Amino acid sequence: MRSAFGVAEVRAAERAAMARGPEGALMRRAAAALAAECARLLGRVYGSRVTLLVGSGDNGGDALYAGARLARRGAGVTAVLLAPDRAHPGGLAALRAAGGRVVDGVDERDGRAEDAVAGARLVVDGIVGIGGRGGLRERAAHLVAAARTATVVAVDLPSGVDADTGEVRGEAVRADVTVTFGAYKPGLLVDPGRAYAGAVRLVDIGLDLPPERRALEALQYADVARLLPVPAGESDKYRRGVVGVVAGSARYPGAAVLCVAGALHGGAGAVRYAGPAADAVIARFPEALVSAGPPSKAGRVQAWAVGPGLGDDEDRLLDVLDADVPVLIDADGLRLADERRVRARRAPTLLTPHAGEAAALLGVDRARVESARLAAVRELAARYDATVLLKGSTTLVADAEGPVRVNPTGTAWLATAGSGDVLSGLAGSLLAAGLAARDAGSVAAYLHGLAARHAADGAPVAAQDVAEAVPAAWRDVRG
Ligand SMILES: NC(=O)C1=CN([C@@H]2O[C@H](COP(=O)(O)OP(=O)(O)OC[C@H]3O[C@@H](n4cnc5c(N)ncnc54)[C@H](OP(=O)(O)O)[C@@H]3O)[C@@H](O)[C@H]2O)[C@@H](O)CC1
Ligand SMILES: Nc1ncnc2c1ncn2[C@@H]1O[C@H](COP(=O)(O)OP(=O)(O)O)[C@@H](O)[C@H]1O
Ligand SMILES: [K+]
Repeated sequence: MRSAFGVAEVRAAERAAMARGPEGALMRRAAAALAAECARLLGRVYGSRVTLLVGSGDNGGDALYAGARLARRGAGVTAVLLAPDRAHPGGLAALRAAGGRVVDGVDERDGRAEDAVAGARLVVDGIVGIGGRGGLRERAAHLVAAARTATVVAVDLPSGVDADTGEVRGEAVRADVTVTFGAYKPGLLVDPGRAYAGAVRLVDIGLDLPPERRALEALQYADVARLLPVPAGESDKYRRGVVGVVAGSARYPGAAVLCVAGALHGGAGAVRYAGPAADAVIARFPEALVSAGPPSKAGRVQAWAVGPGLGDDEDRLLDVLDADVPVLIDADGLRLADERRVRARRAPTLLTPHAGEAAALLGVDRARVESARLAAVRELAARYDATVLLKGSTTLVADAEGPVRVNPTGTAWLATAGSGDVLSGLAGSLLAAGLAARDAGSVAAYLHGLAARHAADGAPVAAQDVAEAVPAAWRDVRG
């Protein structure tokens, strides 16, 4: 499991580590690792031009000490100070002693700061780290824009990205690589921040972060492998779980087919379909058990997936919500489901909105959800007292409390009509196989993302291709 920690936890761990170790040890370790990453990116350090953008805090201190190390190895290092009278004194002295040059970044008269950035092969963003508030200030944004061809390395996190949430209010640094210290910060794993961070390298600087204090977690292969429902010798189709699918309508039979396609690959032993697209489902999947009547008359299931392409069929939704088994609600089902009705359920409920649906449920606009995904998913989970999977560029899964899960496997190829229907079936199937709502949602998102990568392999995919590649994703994880 990969964990990310909020700023308050990192600060507390920093204080504890500082009390244990010698003065300045943490910054020395951070700067050494930063310099090593810069050297790796440069290839040849001697003679290369490196420019440091240096703010008023310790983030700038890291950049200055790393710059001193590179200068000692023969790089031409220039520090551009964005707060000249507040730059880290020790770091500044170290850089000067190593032969580095220092330029006033606030002085706009001679263009020296712009030239230093434009002429660099590597630009180090030490403007702000976890102490930053809001987007880049005007002068910093202007200088960052001057780095057109350089490789950009962010210190701890890209300046302008909110460390706790991944929100970007205004301008932010777009890094090729981020060297982060002690722990991942949520803002490095959640969009939009994640997209600004580039490749993230975590450096151990000796912070002790208790796992139970994590704000965010991402499943890795081994975690998913442990959660996958694999049949044992004594299994039969009923013991493996039966998933019921309530999706599609006369107008949207395809949603039913895609949802069943996902459900057939999620580990349940059988898939029941109940609704008006029964003919379309059986024509494509003879293994599905279909009926055209109400869900409650379709036979026993261990979990329901309801909503894709459902239209306005509120009766079928209510029928499913009455069942005392886990229920996944997606798409049209989300629009029709009453908040109090969901809160009153005793069995687990998993809601799977995309940003537009989440925005409608919260009564805000879509851009707001996309810019503050963590806040949105947490708020929905609390309001509905349910597990919520928020789809999109970084899919998040939240319970009413506890750390939020972020899916690491997503790919933009998934942005294709109907792929969400496949995800619903897949997650419903995992629910029926006995996974907790949080695990079912996050394992489904993980497999779905991997499946899309298999299916796409550099070319556009259709939702059906994603469903067909789910077995390859299972094999990846289990292998
Ligand atoms: N934690 C650890 O274990 C370790 C931490 N380490 C490092 O320390 C970093 C944290 O350092 P920090 O606390 O000094 O804060 P930091 O991010 O440098 O800047 C704060 C200053 O910036 C300013 N400012 C605010 N917003 C701004 C904006 N938008 N644009 C411009 N300026 C803005 C604000 O001053 P203001 O101008 O508002 O008065 C404030 O004083 C951390 O990220 C890591 O790199 C490592 O050395 C090793 C171990
Ligand atoms: N930019 C993106 N990056 C990664 N995954 C994405 C992106 N855009 C959409 N997705 C994924 O694609 C799927 C789309 O689902 P949804 O929006 O419900 O579409 P539909 O209703 O057409 O099936 C979700 O799993 C979502 O997480
Ligand atoms: K930074």
